[in-house]
Amino acid sequence: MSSTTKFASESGPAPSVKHTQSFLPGRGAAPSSSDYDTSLSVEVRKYLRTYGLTPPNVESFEVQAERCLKQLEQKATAIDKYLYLSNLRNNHTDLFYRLAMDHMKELTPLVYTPVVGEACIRWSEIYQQPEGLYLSYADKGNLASVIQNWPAQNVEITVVTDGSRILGLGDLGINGMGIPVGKLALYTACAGIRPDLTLPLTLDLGTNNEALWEDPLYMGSKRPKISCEEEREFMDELMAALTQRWPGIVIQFEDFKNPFPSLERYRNTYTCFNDDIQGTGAVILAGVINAVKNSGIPVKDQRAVFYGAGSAGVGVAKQIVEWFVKEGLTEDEARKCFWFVDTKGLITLDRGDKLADHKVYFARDDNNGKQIKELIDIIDEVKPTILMGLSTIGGVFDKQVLNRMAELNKHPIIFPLSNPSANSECTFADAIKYTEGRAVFASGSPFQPTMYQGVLYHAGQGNNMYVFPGIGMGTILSKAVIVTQNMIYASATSLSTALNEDEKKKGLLYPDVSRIREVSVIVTRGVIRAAQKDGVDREITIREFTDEQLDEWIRQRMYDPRKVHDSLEKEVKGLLQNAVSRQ
Ligand SMILES: NC(=O)c1ccc[n+]([C@@H]2O[C@H](COP(=O)([O-])OP(=O)(O)OC[C@H]3O[C@@H](n4cnc5c(N)ncnc54)[C@H](O)[C@@H]3O)[C@@H](O)[C@H]2O)c1
Ligand SMILES: O=C(O)C[C@H](O)C(=O)O
Ligand SMILES: [Mg+2]
Repeated sequence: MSSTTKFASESGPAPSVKHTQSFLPGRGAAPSSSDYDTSLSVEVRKYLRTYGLTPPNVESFEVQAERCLKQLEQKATAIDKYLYLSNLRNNHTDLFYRLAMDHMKELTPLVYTPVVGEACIRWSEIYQQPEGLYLSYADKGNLASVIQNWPAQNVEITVVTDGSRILGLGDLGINGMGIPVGKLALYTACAGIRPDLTLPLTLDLGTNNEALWEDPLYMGSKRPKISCEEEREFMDELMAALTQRWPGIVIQFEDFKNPFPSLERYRNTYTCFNDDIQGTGAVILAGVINAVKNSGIPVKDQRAVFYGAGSAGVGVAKQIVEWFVKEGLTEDEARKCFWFVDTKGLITLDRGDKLADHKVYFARDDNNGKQIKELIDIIDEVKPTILMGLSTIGGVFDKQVLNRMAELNKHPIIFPLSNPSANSECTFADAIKYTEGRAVFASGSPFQPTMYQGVLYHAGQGNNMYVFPGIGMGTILSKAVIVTQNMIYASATSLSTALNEDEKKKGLLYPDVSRIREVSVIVTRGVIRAAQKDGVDREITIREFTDEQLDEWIRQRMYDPRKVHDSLEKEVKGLLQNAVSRQ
């Protein structure tokens, strides 16, 4: 029997993935987590026939939140907290998102980086429930039929990983599922994409992490990673199968070890983008725009050393080049403002090794045959104004490096961007201490404020979570056929303008995380406008909107857990009233 027939004939009861549906006419037959909300009125419970299935009191959200926060506080470890929040999201979706929106700063580190890193390392050990779709290399040829098993009728966006480079933690195979799950939770919390319209997707294409082969609990294929050729064929089938089932789907690539080939292959034919190259490029550009403006040093005099020359490093630098060019530099002048470092040292054209394609653009040709290995020597040679870390190597920006940056600059721009926190190239406390409080700082994972000589300093967080929700939402709402480079660039410039007066006064580079929903509206608007300019939008009814009208239109389309409760109450009460008046 072929696997196609097997899947078709195995259609049994739907897996227990919850959806925001209810018993209401026309809204599907399965009860959803919203129907068991302990804040629903007795009338509504009786109508839904959930009366008696929840404790008797009708509670306010405040009481529900107090209980959740108390339960969360009682969890002993970060992973216990992570699991508690995962269960809350799966069983009481609206309550989870309401809580997440109200406590963004406290909960994001538990749902996303850094704790999601530990959750991924231990995914097969802590696994409790299905939260996404897994597609294996063994399913090749039948991907469309496996995709049919996803129980939701519609999907607007998917985050897909093969687990081969999860944060700075390396190849974790299918244990990487925590990343699509976490990113999509942020799509919902930050940009209001409906949770039931998101698809976390993990590809089980083998792993080169041999420790996973030895792990009896590992839940993926225990075989080496497939070849590039095999991966290309698999991805071709996947892209076609996803868009065949959901023609408007936005596909976001995440945490692939070598993501450049897929992005190049599909960016002009599918509605897709790569968050590590493009999202990271955009978010860091936004921070750099603000940092450079604050520094008073003109763009042409900026000199950036990038420690780490992978997808994120190159994505960020290319995005900054685009801005430098818009600021008046030629592309060549802009490119020459960057010095890249990888495991072998400064990247030069005459280093003697074969450079990976993506490194060639920034490779130096002005080194007069000199090759430099150590970061501190490279800093001495280049005298950078900006030091970026996208290397996965925690602590490499040590006292000596930070001291030297502070000697060279009044306000050195120091961005240790590797995730999770343990992989950050330096801590916030060290960056402040070793630059005498003068560092302009943003890290990939959050850091607590630090006290230095009686002054409290606050860390910026340069994480793509500031832009990917808006890129996704803008693409969905404009019904863009493809995600153009101008849409990505617009997400950066929009974010750079999203600081409020208070944040500007404090010299912050990024808005406060607690305002991220508001910020996502601004980013979404920028992305929609760019889609319109590029003519890739299909939602033509909004082309003539003013910015205010567009913002309002976006807000109305954002999933808001409060509205789910209110509209359920209103809808049921309306139906009951109609029934009474008909009698
Ligand atoms: N802040 C954010 O929003 C954000 C976004 C994307 C990626 N990242 C982080 O950036 C890091 C890199 O991601 P990536 O996709 O570019 O990974 P990658 O594997 O493609 O690149 C890593 C780069 O670091 C270099 N490197 C590794 N060890 C080194 C060493 N000892 N000395 C010098 N260079 C070294 C490698 O040569 C490679 O060029 C990860 O930790 C990831 O979490 C952060
Ligand atoms: O996942 C994150 O926190 C950011 C980024 O995409 C990464 O790969 O580190
Ligand atoms: Mg990533």
